[in-house]
Amino acid sequence: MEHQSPCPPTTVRRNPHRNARKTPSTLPPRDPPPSAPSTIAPFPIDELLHADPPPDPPRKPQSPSENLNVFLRIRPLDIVPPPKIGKNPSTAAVKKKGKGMSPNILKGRNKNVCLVMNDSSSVTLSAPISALESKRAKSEVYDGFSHVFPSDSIQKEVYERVMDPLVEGFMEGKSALLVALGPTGSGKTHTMFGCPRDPGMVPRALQKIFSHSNESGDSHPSRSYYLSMFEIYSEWGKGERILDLSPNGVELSLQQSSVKGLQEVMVCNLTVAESLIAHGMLKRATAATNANNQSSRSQCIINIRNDLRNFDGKKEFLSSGAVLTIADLAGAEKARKTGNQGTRLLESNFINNTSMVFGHCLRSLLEHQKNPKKPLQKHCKNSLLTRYLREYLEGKKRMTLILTVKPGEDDYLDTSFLLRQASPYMKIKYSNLEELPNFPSLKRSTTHSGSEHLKRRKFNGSDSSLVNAVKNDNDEVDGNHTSEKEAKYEKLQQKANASPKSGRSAHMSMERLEDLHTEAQRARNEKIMLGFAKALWNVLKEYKQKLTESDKDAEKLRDALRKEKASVSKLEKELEELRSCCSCCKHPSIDDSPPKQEPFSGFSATGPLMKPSVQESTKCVDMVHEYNNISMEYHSDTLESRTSTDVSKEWAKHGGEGFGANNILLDEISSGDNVGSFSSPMVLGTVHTEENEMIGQMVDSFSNIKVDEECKSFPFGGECLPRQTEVKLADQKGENLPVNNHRVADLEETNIQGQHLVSTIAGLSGSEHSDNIDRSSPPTSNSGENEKVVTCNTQNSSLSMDGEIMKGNPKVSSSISKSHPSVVKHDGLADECKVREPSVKIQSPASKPPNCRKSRTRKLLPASAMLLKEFNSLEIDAENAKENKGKSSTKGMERSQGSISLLRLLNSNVNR
Ligand SMILES: Nc1ncnc2c1ncn2[C@@H]1O[C@H](COP(=O)(O)OP(=O)(O)OP(=O)(O)O)[C@@H](O)[C@H]1O
Repeated sequence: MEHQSPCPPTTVRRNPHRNARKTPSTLPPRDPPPSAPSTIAPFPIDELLHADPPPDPPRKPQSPSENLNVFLRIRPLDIVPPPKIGKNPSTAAVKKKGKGMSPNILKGRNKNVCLVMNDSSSVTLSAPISALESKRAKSEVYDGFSHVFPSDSIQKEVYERVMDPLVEGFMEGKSALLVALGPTGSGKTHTMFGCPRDPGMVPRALQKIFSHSNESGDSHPSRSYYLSMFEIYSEWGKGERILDLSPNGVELSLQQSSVKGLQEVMVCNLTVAESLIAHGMLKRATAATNANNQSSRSQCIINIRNDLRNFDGKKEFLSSGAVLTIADLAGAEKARKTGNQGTRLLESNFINNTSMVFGHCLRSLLEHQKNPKKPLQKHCKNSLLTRYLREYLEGKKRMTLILTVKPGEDDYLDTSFLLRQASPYMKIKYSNLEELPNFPSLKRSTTHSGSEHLKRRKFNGSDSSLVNAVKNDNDEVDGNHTSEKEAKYEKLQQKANASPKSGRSAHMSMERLEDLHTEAQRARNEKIMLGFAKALWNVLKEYKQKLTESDKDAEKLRDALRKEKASVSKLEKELEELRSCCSCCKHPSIDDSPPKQEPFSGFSATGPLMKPSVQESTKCVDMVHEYNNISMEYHSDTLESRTSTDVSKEWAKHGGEGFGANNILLDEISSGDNVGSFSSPMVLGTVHTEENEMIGQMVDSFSNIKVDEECKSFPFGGECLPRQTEVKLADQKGENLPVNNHRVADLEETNIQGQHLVSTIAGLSGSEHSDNIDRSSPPTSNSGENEKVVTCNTQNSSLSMDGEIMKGNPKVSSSISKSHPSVVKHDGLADECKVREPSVKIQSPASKPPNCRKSRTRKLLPASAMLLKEFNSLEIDAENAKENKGKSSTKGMERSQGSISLLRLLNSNVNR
């Protein structure tokens, strides 16, 4: 026997150390009785090492409300240490010590263990001397494990105690989770997967599952299993990642508590399942460290899902949708011990962090169960592993822990840390989970849609998990009612726990819980809908405001439109009034509408005669000119001094039969050559019927005159077309001159002068433009060319018609061409003459006949007025004149009287 150094005084550390616990007074029968805590005695290492393992205690039935199962497995010490990776002194020392030593020697060297199994549920951890700060011995007893597997335990034993119950439950439809937890190199992977010669939990579970299927024969032909496998790792410390370890697996992401896109491979037999597991293990990230030559660098999770595809409708298969999850976590490690650097060190940080978060979740659950008023901390969100295992870590589903430790002195700190951390977990309780096989949600369906599956898993827990679920919902809904509902749930839970575990009472309790859960869901939905309604209300308010603004704008536009309409109507009314006024007055400058073509009814017809168009009048004048074919030539100097009698005589001398005042009147109109030159309605409109008859007689006399020049239209009716006047500018030699606006204006002036000249010819005096007018050329007809040229020489006061040109004087030629013949019917005339459509042509591109006509209209208007004045001023009939002075109050009457006087004068001349 090797020499043993004297052990320091031993202090039994109670487990858990916070709560004083009675030191185990008795050890298993085969174990040597522990020494008293206060006694100083040599540590029975040899006895412990060589002692037979304690007999298995009677297998306790899985109580529905039992605590979390925490198993402890002690790894054998006689393991060849891994090769040296770094220059870690401890590793080098191990290598040095172990070099060339046989396993026995190693075993003997590792007699200095720190962990001794007291019984099947407790161990004693003794601090080695090197780890003691003082020379006082320090021992801690950890009790309460579901089972402690000694170092020489075999896989089968572990499986039967740990895994087999879970598999059976899984086959019955209960989901389960087994998590291996422990420091690096403690045997987690060995326990879970084992080796071909000594398979671990996973292979054995698969064997059990498929052997069960084979044994059951055709009883469950529709049962099928799906296997999925993935790992959570961290590469270069850049966060956590998920990799699908199934063939063709890719990187995945975690959504809520499910891995999105995780491949589930349906396994039909054990061989396929084992090959998948082997493939996944090869794919899993491992690396050699000083602590483990094949250290796992990721958290590996295996899911075996039991799916029942067919349902016969008679028998309920509670195993439907159950998932058996096996998690092999990477062991916490210390850099000092592993010698990790770089990537390995980053991996160590990730591994240690995940282990820490995992422990925090379980601790929070424990504290929450101890004090329900203490909220459940949401540590699960701090790592992918805990997020994925959230339901388990929140106590909603049963889980099982298997702790693996190394008993050597060198592993004291790791072992101590794990036991300190995990031993309290044994107090986590799962209440009444197993009493809910008839839970309605589990019975309802055997298909596995995602939501139903989650729902089923949610209710497939204990009362506490349900209560927690409802509490969480309530916390999210309304914090004010949380405490109240929590109290309800607590009461209900206490009642359920206190009540006999009969199926009926449990069922009733669950119904009440479900009602409460439904109520909470309803409240949550109401809150969501309330928020949605508020948002919708705000949006509608905004729309309403915009709509109101739009209505206001529209109203403004309507008002503006109304105003515009009113103004338009007002303007129209004014325009109508003006039109009516114009129609009453028949002012030629306003009424430019084309003349109504009324059948000629003779001068006796009052209607057409009363309202002839000025154009018609003008044309009529031209036509009368042509009828008479009169060519006149007068000198202005002689015209001034002539009286009416002289004019008559002169007119008679020229043989102007039928040429009288009427002709002068018409000539006045024609000289204007347009509408504005003579206000015929004003003059003729007031002519008495007798006068019209007289005029008719005059025209009858005119009808005897041979028409040698085409007329344009008859002034008082008949068919006529707009006359076109062709204006030619010619020099004294008769050559055409360029015409511009100024020339045209001159022409207009010339026309005015010609107008007055003609008026003077008729024996009227007072023409302001008659001065210096030389009518040297007698009027001649030019019927052959259908053109009448009126030549006016303003400079020498000479005017000639029909192309007579005074030498040395510039002249203006106005030619009226009738290019479109038309037939004019004269009711009062015997002749029927062919006329061409009058056309006005300015023989210059710069000339603009329409504008010229308009301007001429305005310029000729004073001439006509003057002519009327002259008419009225004639004292042909003294009596009439006296009467006019006394009676006439209107210009129309004066004009009428003047016209009568003129006509009488003309008539008298004719009679002569
Ligand atoms: N009970 C055991 N019996 C025999 N060998 C064991 C036992 N437990 C562990 N080993 C051996 O110890 C070594 C390390 O074990 P394992 O790889 O399982 O440790 P681990 O806890 O998984 O380490 P890590 O956390 O680094 O992955 C392996 O070679 C394994 O074969």
